[in-house]
Amino acid sequence: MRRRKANADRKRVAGFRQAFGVMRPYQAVLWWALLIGICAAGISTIQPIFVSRVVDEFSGGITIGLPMLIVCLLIVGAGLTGMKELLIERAGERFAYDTRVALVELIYNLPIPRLEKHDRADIVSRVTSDVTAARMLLTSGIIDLAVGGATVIVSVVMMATIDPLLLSLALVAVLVVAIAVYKLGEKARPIGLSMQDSIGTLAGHLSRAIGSIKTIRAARATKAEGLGAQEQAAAVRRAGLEAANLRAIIQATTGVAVQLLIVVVVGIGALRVSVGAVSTGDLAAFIMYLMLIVTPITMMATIVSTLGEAFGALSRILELQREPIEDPGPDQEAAAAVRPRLDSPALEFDTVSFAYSLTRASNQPVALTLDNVSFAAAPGAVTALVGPSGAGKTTVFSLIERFYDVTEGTIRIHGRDMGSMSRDEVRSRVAYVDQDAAALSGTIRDNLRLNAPSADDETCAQALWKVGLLAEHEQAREVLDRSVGELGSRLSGGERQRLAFARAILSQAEILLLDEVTSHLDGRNESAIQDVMRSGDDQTVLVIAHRLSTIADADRIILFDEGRIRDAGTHRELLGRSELYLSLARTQFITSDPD
Ligand SMILES: Nc1ncnc2c1ncn2[C@@H]1O[C@H](COP(=O)(O)OP(=O)(O)OP(=O)(O)O)[C@@H](O)[C@H]1O
Repeated sequence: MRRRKANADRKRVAGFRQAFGVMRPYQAVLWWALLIGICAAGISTIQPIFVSRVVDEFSGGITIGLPMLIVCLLIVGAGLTGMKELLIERAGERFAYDTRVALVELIYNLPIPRLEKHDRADIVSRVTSDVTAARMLLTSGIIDLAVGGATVIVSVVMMATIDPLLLSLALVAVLVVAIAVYKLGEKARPIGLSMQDSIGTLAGHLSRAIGSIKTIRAARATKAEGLGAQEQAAAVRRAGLEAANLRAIIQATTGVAVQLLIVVVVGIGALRVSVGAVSTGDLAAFIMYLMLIVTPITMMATIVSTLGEAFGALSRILELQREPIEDPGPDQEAAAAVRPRLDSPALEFDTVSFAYSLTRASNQPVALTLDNVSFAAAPGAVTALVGPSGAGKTTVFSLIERFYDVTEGTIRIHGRDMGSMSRDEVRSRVAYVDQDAAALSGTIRDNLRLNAPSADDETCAQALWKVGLLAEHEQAREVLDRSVGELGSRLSGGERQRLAFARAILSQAEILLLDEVTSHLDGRNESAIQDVMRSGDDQTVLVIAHRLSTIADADRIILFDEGRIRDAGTHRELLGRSELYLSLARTQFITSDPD
């Protein structure tokens, strides 16, 4: 029990420390807001003095001076409060903007293995709804609590000067309310966290469903998948209801307590007036001060429950921010100082081993996806990687792109160890068309310019023409302006592949990695792509394909099986000596005639 309390205390302290940490960059504005808020609060605490005087002097006739002063104070107080709100809201907007920008940059630079561990939509909800919730830390919380605290202190002092007895009575009641609110508020943080978590999971479920909607419909799994989403929605609802119940209890408790407090103070205050202990004006001022104390306390009830949500959201944002970004590798200048060796292969794998997961499962050796792989691709040559499904071909490409780092061994580009190059340099020298040939939402032009931002329309049109995406009768501008839909949904599979290929051509990289770029193409388009692959004399091409016609022409074919290289040679050499290659040619390669 004691340990749980200590844990809760530690979490609360950590929560406040984190909150102050994120507010630090906005402290100048927040200090101003606090100062202005305190001035506004000061003005509200002066008003009862004048009201008291007006009430006590009422019998002697009304003078216009004091009421005018009270009205002026009211106007100035309202103006200052407005200014304070504006400053706080502006700081909140800046916080939301800065946090979102930082998170987006982080997400774009997370190492691929870390990114694969997270649910995509959960990451999105951290950038969107969690930031909105955490913004409440600045806008509806800590400054108001501080200003409220200052108001309470001044009001209590003023009440003590009016009637200490009445004050002690009021304070006991206020203290009881404050403790009740605090105790209830303690429950808000875990509820807030579970609510933000449930929203993240629901978003994940939906994005997965929308991404695979055709598969789900075709499998008639709409209902079952819908039920999954409903369960998540129910979890959000449960957490939301818990939060709402808590809010209702806090507000009802404080509401009743405040009413009781006022009734008691007015009752006992009237008694004190009747025995001449205080004047009527003093009682009016006392009640005004009491209201000034009560407002921050009732406000505290709302603040405490919204702060729970905000702390929950903040801890999810900070959890993501603690993720390390992809190591960019050595800086560009140091890397460029190492001269390439012109007599070396364009790309070389030297005894490379790789495992996706480096953790052993129950004393088992680490499962290697690539085991002691060595091969070289000559400059300007076309090298094909073939092998059964799951042999490790795509993994070879992922290592060349440095999505993952090798577990053992070295990869060299023109004789230079890739580890001594920055990731950016590697990616500028290697163009990759992946298996899914992803197209990004936007126009065909946006897709083509992804890694050639300065390419003009004519250059883009040439690339489209080469891959057969621009017919003679078509206007280049119209084709370039065409929207591809989300993830290229308005393009056919073959068009997506050709668009991805055109993008790779435009990058003018020295090494082209083509993973199944011909699988959706008809014979005519396939041979057009092959012509382009062959036409770049300086471009080294590595291609993974299940089409015999794409592979048979390759200068060298490397045969993979279970993460190892089984053989390498030309199509004819392998047909003559490799059982595995022959069986692949008979069963896997897309052709009617293996020879
Ligand atoms: N991101 C990943 N995390 C963990 N394991 C992975 C990952 N990607 C691939 N694997 C595993 O690594 C092995 C090799 O996969 P890879 O995609 O390289 O095979 P492939 O030869 O390209 O297969 P295919 O011809 O079917 O595309 C497979 O067993 C696969 O399950």
